[in-house]
Amino acid sequence: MREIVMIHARGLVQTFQSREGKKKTVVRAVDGVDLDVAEGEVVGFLGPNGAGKTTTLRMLTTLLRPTEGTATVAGYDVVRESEQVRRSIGYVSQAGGAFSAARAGDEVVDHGMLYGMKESAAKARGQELFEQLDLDGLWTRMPKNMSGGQRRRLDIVMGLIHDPTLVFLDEPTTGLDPQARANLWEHIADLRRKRGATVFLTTHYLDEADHLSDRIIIIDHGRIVASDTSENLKANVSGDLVDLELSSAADVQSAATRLGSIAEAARSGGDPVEIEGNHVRARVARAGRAVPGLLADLGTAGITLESIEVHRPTLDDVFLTLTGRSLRDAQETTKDDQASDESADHTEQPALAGVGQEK
Ligand SMILES: Nc1ncnc2c1ncn2[C@@H]1O[C@H](COP(=O)(O)OP(=O)(O)OP(=O)(O)O)[C@@H](O)[C@H]1O
Repeated sequence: MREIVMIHARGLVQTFQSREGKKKTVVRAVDGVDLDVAEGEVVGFLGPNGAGKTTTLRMLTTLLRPTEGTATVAGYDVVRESEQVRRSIGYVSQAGGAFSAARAGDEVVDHGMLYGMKESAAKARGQELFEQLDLDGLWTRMPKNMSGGQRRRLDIVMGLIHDPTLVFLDEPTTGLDPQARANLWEHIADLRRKRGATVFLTTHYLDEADHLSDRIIIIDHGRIVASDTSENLKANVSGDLVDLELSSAADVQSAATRLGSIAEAARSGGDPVEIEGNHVRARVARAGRAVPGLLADLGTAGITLESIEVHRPTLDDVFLTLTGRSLRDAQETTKDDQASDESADHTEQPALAGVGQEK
């Protein structure tokens, strides 16, 4: 069967003019992004704050015209065929919809009609989605009287009302409590399982990307630094982290020498062992096999342990290996960078909800 490409982007660039007092600077928010997403894939687009996730999404959803580069989405060019792109996709933005004082069901029907649906069809489809997204009984509730999780699911109903084959979700679970997040994950997984939809979601939650995605694309400073399954990305991080907690501080050096001899970095001549208080840590390839020998060695030397922990690599380790920074540190620094960006100019396209095309 021929694989259908839902997103195909080459060399996407977005620059913004930004002003700090009198000084104008150019921010290269997206700096040459290539993307290929096949039909039915669930792709997690991961990166720290300010990495360029939302800007990429806004170009792919036709809300922002690329400064350079080309992209087709659902087979249509994002610049020349933006209306066809809009009709083919669902977009659930980071901020969520701005709901009026209307009842949830009426909002949903109006939204469907904006996409050219007949009122009866929009109502039938809206009610079906309410059922699938656990919003039964809330059709006549005002959105302002819903919980955060319910409102986020209502955003998703809005994004799906016209039955798009490709859905963009921008940080779908930001601001939700853990239970509401887990619940929403189920619904996102169902988009593909039950509807066969292709899903492209941005997140800076590592566990979310890991849990939901067939493939993870990592962006940093506007450039793609990795694209693979979570398993493969983690397999490229060299080794599991072995953390020994020693009973006596006097044994730290001796334990470090022993752990160092089996550490990954020992092979590449790097500094293999980290010491912090009574803890000695190093990355060890196939720790499951190497640890029993290490324990025997420590036992023979009369070194006793308070604890030993072995951690499999996480997506944060992947990011650290690729960029030299942890995702969490990267979040902090980019948040500070963003503080002066408020007075920026850029080419906005009209809002997506304003598309009232006849089908
Ligand atoms: N309208 C704008 N004007 C000026 N700079 C902008 C504008 N929008 C985004 N930027 C800058 O472009 C960069 C990328 O921003 P973007 O919102 O795409 O990042 P992100 O990865 O989605 O971040 P977050 O996770 O915080 O949503 C940041 O440095 C941001 O400050």
